[in-house]
Amino acid sequence: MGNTFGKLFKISTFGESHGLGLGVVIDGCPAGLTIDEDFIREEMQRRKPGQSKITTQRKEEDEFQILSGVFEGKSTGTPIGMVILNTDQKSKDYSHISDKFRPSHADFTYFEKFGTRDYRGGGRSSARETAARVAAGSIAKMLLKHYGISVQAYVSQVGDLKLGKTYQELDLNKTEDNIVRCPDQETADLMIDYIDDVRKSRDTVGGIVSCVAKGVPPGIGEPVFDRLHAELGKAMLSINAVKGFEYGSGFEGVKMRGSEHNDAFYQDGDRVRTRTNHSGGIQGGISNGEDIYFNVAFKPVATIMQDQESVNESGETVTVSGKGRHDPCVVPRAVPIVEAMCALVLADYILLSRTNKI
Ligand SMILES: Cc1cc2nc3c(=O)[nH]c(=O)nc-3n(C[C@H](O)[C@H](O)[C@H](O)COP(=O)(O)O)c2cc1C
Ligand SMILES: C=C(O[C@@H]1CC(C(=O)O)=C[C@@H](OP(=O)(O)O)[C@H]1O)C(=O)O
Repeated sequence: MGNTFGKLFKISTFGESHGLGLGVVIDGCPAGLTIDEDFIREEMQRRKPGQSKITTQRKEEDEFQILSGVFEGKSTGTPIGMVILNTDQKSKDYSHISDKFRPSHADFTYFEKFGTRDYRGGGRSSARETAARVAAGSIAKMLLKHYGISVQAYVSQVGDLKLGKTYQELDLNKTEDNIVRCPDQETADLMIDYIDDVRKSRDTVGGIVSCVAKGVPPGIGEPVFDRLHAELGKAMLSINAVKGFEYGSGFEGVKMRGSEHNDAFYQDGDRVRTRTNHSGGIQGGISNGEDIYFNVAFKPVATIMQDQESVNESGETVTVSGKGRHDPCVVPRAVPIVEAMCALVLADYILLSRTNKI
């Protein structure tokens, strides 16, 4: 039913935004991996709601519990179960839309599909579910660290305010220095004011999260249908509010000639490398050893504090206005989610690649 992701390093998430809690079962994590709970906690803090003036004001600490699969600080090879309890639901904020559909949220489509829905906080369609992904993604990151692979994302655009620098021109260690998670402080300040102004005008705005994975060895990917970039695309498009995915030269690449776009090969010691990296580190669905980089576009948040035309479950015309606590822009909190989904794909594909050759 679409709640499981991955082939060998496989996750299943469960839970709703206003239920008792949510969680994840990771099946396929190899035994012997040191599980650093402080690191999981840090990752959860980066995603949690209520973290700054430019996010939803719902206050969740997102404390997690590991129920299984870890003994004396190491994975045992058995399913790792993790839960996060909900503590600050305000379901009253949703009573007025219990039978009405918020434009561009998932109320109508969930109702059409299941014939019923947990309208409180959007139920399972809420981005609260991504807490479970970040918990799992932090364990995937620990596995990747073992293989010398890092994943770093950052905010590169809010509305029409673009960062205008490539990841090579930035110090990605500065991403956590500000609340919008843009590693360029000057642009970050503009983005924060932009989001705050939009919030004050009872509206929302979209943005772009860029991500780079370094240290991925050549040879990772499962063509033809499970090409590495196809799986990354699926992972990113499975995140709430995502509207677009591009990797390498992406949509801009169409403007170039082959003569400019081709990444010339050269031998660098014992490695084959490329002079440029328009391929985004992937050719034929398989990593070539260069950095893997991509952009993820997020739409403006659907729930706005303004009157909107809609219908109810009986098909009557109604007016809907958002209530309660919502993100004016999702990208600051989407950064750890993008990283988590990228780490899950890479952890899965690293394990899969070990079945490719004798
Ligand atoms: C980090 C994050 C926070 C979000 N916060 C909100 C929110 O506060 N209110 C809202 O209406 N949508 C929010 N969304 C988006 C909805 O979850 C999403 O639009 C909804 O599930 C419908 O799915 P779709 O937009 O992918 O079609 C958020 C998304 C992300 C990634
Ligand atoms: C709770 C989280 O974000 C929520 C995501 C969300 C949505 O519609 O996606 C709507 C809001 O839910 P609520 O009205 O219950 O506060 C956000 O606060 C979270 O990310 O943990």
